[in-house]
Amino acid sequence: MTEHRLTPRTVDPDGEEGRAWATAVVQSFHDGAPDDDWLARWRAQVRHDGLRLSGVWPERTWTPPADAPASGAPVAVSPPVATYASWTQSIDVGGGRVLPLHMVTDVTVAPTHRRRGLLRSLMTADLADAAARGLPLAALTASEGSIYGRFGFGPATRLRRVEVDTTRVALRRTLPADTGRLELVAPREAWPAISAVFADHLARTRGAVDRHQGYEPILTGAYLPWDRSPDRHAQVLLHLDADKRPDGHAAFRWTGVEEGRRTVEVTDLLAATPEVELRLWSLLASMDLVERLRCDTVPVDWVLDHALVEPRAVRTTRLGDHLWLRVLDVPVALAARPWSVDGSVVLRVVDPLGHADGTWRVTVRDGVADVTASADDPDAVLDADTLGSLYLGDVDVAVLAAAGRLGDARPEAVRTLGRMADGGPAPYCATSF
Ligand SMILES: CC(=O)SCCNC(=O)CCNC(=O)[C@H](O)C(C)(C)COP(=O)(O)OP(=O)(O)OC[C@H]1O[C@@H](n2cnc3c(N)ncnc32)[C@H](O)[C@@H]1OP(=O)(O)O
Repeated sequence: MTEHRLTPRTVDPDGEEGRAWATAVVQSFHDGAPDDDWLARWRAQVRHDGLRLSGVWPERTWTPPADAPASGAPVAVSPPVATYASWTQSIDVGGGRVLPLHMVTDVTVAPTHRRRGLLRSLMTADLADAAARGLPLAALTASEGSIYGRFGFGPATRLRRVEVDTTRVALRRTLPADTGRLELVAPREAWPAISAVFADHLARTRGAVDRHQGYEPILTGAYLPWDRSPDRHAQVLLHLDADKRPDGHAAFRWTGVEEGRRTVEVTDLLAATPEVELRLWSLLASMDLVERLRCDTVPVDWVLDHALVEPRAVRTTRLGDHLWLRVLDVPVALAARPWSVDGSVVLRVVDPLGHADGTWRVTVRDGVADVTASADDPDAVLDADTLGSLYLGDVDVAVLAAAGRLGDARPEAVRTLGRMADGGPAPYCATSF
């Protein structure tokens, strides 16, 4: 680290340092300074999810008063010049297998201190700590795509933003009679149902990541973060199965007339089955006085695309990377994910931070991989970020090879790895952090 004199320290969210830390984060993302209500919510979330906050403060350029505390903390807390937070959640890596996941967020460096190695220093120490604690995978969402590959993170899932023209929504096939029912519920009472639907989604969706506590106030309309007020337009639609258990939900809000269309934003929609998902979308599309549905969290492989008489009723307005993954423990991570067919390949992973570095033989029998260090010549050579992109199967092995991301891998080795590693629908992560 070039700024080696600046030592990161752990930040207590409840103190004045915590306030300064949070202020630095929101201002880095060009949001206004936090008020007391915002801070109280943020502190509750930090405690609930167990976030570890790191901050770097500049060296003093002034002489503190004689009665200043001897702790080394600044007397009046100025904003840190760097912030960094991490905590542990879980991720479904496919086949119903869930692994602990090291989550990284709130990475900021003040404009006065950029490009002096502060991010590198914080990230290197934090990933080493996560690896030492036995966490096999790390994740983040990236503000810019060119920053995190050098730290071994690769884009691993994508999300779509869509607009649905409700005037053209008709299903090709009439759905069978509903043995359950759809119900509009008060958003403030919907959290237990939304949580139950999400828990089921997490257990069966490759790429799904557990959610932080901040989801509750947003989806129940208690708090709109960008407005810093209750959401007067929040609504929740539930689907209950024949036993009256929630098996699908849609959280949505009226956003007004946008581009001449009366628009509803679907903030979250998850369902246990494609049929329930279609029921939820159909009901939303049939609402009076609504011409357009908007949603930012639609999967790449989406049932509605193929269920409509007029598929062009759906327009994708953005398709982009979402979850970035970094493998910290190759044998644990690769053995946990499902594999499509039997086979054996030797992968040389190049990882300047060391965690995934090595030559690994991956041998699959009956869908389960045995992963061991190997002295054999590698079939493919890949960087750690490429392993992150390959991990959940969002991109075909052959496409990565064509892009030169597997070194000089022979076509037969690429085919073998592709047969072993590819398969299933695109992974889907509907969690933002
Ligand atoms: C997970 C998240 O929280 S995503 C949010 C990230 N934060 C933001 O976007 C807020 C605004 N930006 C910032 O605060 C800062 O510019 C940061 C955090 C992105 C970078 O912090 P810095 O301390 O300047 O980065 P640092 O000097 O450690 O650079 C580390 C490496 O990343 C590279 N890098 C840093 N920022 C960028 C960038 N925006 N684009 C491309 N490369 C970058 C550097 O060139 C350096 O490369 P090298 O070590 O391989 O030579």
